[in-house]
Amino acid sequence: MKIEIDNITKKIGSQTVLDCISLSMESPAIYGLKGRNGSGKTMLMRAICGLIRLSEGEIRINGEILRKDISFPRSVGILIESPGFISHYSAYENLEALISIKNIVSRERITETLEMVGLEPGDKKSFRKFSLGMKQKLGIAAAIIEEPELVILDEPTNALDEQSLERLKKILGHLKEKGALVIISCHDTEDLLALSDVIIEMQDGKVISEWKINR
Ligand SMILES: Nc1ncnc2c1ncn2[C@@H]1O[C@H](COP(=O)(O)OP(=O)(O)OP(=O)(O)O)[C@@H](O)[C@H]1O
Repeated sequence: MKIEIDNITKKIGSQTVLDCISLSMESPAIYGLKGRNGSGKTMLMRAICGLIRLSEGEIRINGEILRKDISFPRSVGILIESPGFISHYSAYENLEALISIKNIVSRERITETLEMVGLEPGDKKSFRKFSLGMKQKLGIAAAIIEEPELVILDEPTNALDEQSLERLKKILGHLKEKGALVIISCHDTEDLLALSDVIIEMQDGKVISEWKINR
């Protein structure tokens, strides 16, 4: 999987929220987006998902131009803001409903994924009664259950405790082993450094630096 971001700009009104960004990302790797609130991390993720119309430039995914050759990346799992779930369904039932759309993974994968993120597969509690942390875990589970080639997680560590953070580290490592390209953002620099292979730093809609983490 290769993502080529070619000179993209996104203007909203008079504000330039993405400013001439060019980047190349290749799997398997975990890219961490660093930057203050409002620096453009979420907007860049939305752009890579094909969710916004660019003012200038283009994004190619495996050579295919987004919003031209393809509407969305062909194999992608996304967690951006709070995803919609069915409020009277349990975690298991929500994932069951989700995977029934494409029907490309088995039910065993539901149990496996719930255990990976730290949710109890047999828990009957409905989504509306979930704590923030539980909602976040289910959001991560939904993004990874089908083992997509591209995984985009915006602030996945929000509302997660230390143990869940360790779990997330394992999950991302596992996705990478399977050959995925993972893009995450995180307001906590220490956590971001612990989770990523490459850091991309943003400021005022621009990429100001990019560096590899040596482990
Ligand atoms: N729908 C919108 N209309 C106008 N401005 C917007 C809209 N969405 C985002 N912006 C602006 O675009 C800029 C980039 O926002 P973005 O959400 O990408 O930042 P971020 O780095 O992800 O920050 P955060 O960590 O707060 O999510 C901000 O200045 C924001 O105010």
